[in-house]
Amino acid sequence: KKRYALGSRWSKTELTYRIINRTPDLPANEVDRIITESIEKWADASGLTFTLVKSGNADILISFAPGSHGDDNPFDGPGGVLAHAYYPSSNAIGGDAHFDEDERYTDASFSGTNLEWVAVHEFGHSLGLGHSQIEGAVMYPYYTGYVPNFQLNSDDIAGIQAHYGENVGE
Ligand SMILES: CC(C)C[C@H](CC(=O)NO)C(=O)N[C@H]1Cc2cn(c3ccccc23)CCCCCCNC1=O
Ligand SMILES: [Ca+2]
Ligand SMILES: [Zn+2]
Repeated sequence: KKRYALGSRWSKTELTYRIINRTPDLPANEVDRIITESIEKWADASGLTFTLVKSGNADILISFAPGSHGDDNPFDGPGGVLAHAYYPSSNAIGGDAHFDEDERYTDASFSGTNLEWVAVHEFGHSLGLGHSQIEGAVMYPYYTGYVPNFQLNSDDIAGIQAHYGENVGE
């Protein structure tokens, strides 16, 4: 099956992200922890570093909204499309991740929509990864449900390293 796909890439390895608003489905500190842990999964597999910023501009702007939400891709209500994100680019929306607020986001639960899985998938796009046809890959285009202690698939890791190299550590 076709492995990872590549879109555009950032021309820098130090990226910033900002949480614009949070789903009310989970406590705010949980949302923040999940988002940070999700983005750090990509950092662990590559040489990328991420800094959370509380205000102003950032490379990756993260927001939750239902239906029409200011871009050309309105969400579709509960179910269906869960979220989308934009490949790196110099324009404002590049790298941004939008989550459909009509989903019921959960953590460590087999019910609802696992926020961590969706977030890791969307941040893959924010970093320039397309979809993979490998079922176990987080970049697979279909949400297959909560996976306890899930880790990036080797295909996801190969994809991010094709763009940014390995995590050479300190
Ligand atoms: C991978 C995920 C985190 C992000 C992707 C979108 C995406 O690639 N964002 O970057 C997603 O939402 N995929 C849909 C694809 C999809 C499945 N169905 C659909 C019915 C209508 C519209 C889309 C779908 C059948 C019914 C199940 C609906 C609930 C689950 N939805 C999905 O799996
Ligand atoms: Ca939806
Ligand atoms: Zn996707």
